[in-house]
Amino acid sequence: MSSTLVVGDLWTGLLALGAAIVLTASYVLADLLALLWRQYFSPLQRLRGPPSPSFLFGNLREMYNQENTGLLYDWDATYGSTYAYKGFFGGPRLQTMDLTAVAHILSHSDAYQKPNFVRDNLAAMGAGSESVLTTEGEVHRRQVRFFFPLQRNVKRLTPVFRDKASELRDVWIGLSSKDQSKPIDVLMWLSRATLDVIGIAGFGYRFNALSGQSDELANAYHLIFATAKKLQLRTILETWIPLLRKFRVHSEVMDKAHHHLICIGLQLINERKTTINHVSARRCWDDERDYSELSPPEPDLLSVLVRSNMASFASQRLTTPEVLCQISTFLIAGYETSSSALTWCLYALAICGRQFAPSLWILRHWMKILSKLEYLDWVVRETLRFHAPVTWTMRVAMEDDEIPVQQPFWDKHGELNRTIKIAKHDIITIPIQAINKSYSIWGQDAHIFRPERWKNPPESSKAIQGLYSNILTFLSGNRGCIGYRFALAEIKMFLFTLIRDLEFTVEPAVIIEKTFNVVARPVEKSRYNSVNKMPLFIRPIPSISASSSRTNDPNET
Ligand code: HEM
Repeated sequence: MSSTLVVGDLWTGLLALGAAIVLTASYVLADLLALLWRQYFSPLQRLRGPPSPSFLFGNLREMYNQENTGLLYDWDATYGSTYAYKGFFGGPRLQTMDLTAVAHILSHSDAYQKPNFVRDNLAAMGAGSESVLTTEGEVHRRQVRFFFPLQRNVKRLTPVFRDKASELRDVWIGLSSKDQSKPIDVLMWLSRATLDVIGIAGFGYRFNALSGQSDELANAYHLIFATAKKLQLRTILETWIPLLRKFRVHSEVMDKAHHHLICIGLQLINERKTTINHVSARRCWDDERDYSELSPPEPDLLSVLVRSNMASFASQRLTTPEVLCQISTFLIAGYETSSSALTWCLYALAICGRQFAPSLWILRHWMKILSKLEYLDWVVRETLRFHAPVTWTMRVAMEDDEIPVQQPFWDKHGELNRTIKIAKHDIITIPIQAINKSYSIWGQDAHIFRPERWKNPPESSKAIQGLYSNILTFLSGNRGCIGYRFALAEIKMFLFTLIRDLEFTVEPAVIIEKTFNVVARPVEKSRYNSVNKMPLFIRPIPSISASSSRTNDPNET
């Protein structure tokens, strides 16, 4: 009797398991078939484009190495500014450097959103799924308001930028005086310094990463970004079958880093809530006293977020997970981008010194004689043009559309097109870096680092409707960079302090390439699988360091 029961149970179990497998397989298969169907009938199939070296990966492997090989400039020369390359399973993806098309896409942010796999990647890197970086539509519009005070209050952060820049300069002077024959990894030190800056500026929190007192979080972040994403079959399947993301195996390092983010975020929220409650309670008892010390007149980002978390109206309230996501987003978006820009700038100047242009000398010379520091401004613009930290971005069409173009283009069937026809679900790549270095916009010297070009930038560059300086580095439209004023002020102050007192050179034999994991980071070509780093030789400049106590503000330009 009992053995019949056991056999019966076994059969029921097997049947249930079989049904679950069949259901999951048909769910997965249905997703896959729908994808293949959409891709096959996409109007992008009509566009010209490069041959695909692999059915599974399409051109993606080449795309990940684009800046090291000059791939996009070759494609631009061969297929024009609008074409389709192949993504996963041979799906056509629109790539356009046409400035009218780019402006159309970026100015219709509800119709062109971040694709799910991009949002998922950003969320997994620590921004979280409820962050201003990863939400869309109404939710994004509600969240983005809380970042507005940050844009207005940059000027008051000057002392924070100046102190950290000086601290970093002193650390480098100390290291170089010990052993001048050993290069210093400027990327690591700049990451630490910009993490410290963002902690103090956004949250009044001291990470002390630069002084090495508590750099566990800095190391964790560094690891998240340094783990350059390799293109794997698993990544492809996760992209198109979201169910599989639930079974993603997390590395111990990533889990630890995310755990750290949550702990520090919660600690920050609770500390600030206590301060706000304390101030409100005392105000109730004593209206006469001045509590400006406890509650600054210009609230920092954390105060704005925490107050919104405590708001009584649901429409103004951010939930605690939402506040946590904004904190980690601010940290992630704010420090690796700036440190990447600064690293590439020092590298560009070191190369200039070694190779062809007297830029570094001119920069110092002008910094001494000009109160307006115009040349420094050109160097920053040129760095952000030449080394955009975010190399490309992606969007997905939420509806069928016809995108207007500046330059009509021929398709595979020999027809001249004046719009790009696009279907719902089609993927679009906006090649930020390639547009910044396009020959047709910047002329024949587009691939040369030449700050002097900003004295009289070409007329064609004015068609780039970027947030800053006719480059696309901070993007544009209402999904453009929220922190660009912050980044500019910080970068200028750091450069001003470092370039004035230190000389940077690079070992001639070392070839630096870029790896991409949202942000472009340097790696030594000869050691491709090693960690990201930028080894530069640093030497103090005695005659100028005597004047290092001057307190000029480069942001007065
Ligand atoms: C050189 C430094 C920086 C560069 C090149 C940069 C670039 C960008 C780009 C290209 C985007 C758009 C990403 C996309 O839609 O695919 C973006 C978004 C964003 N950036 Fe920056 N950024 C920099 C510094 C900062 C700083 C310092 C902060 C904060 C203090 C910041 C905060 C943000 C946020 C919150 C977003 C999301 C905006 C949204 O989706 O509405 N960024 N940034």
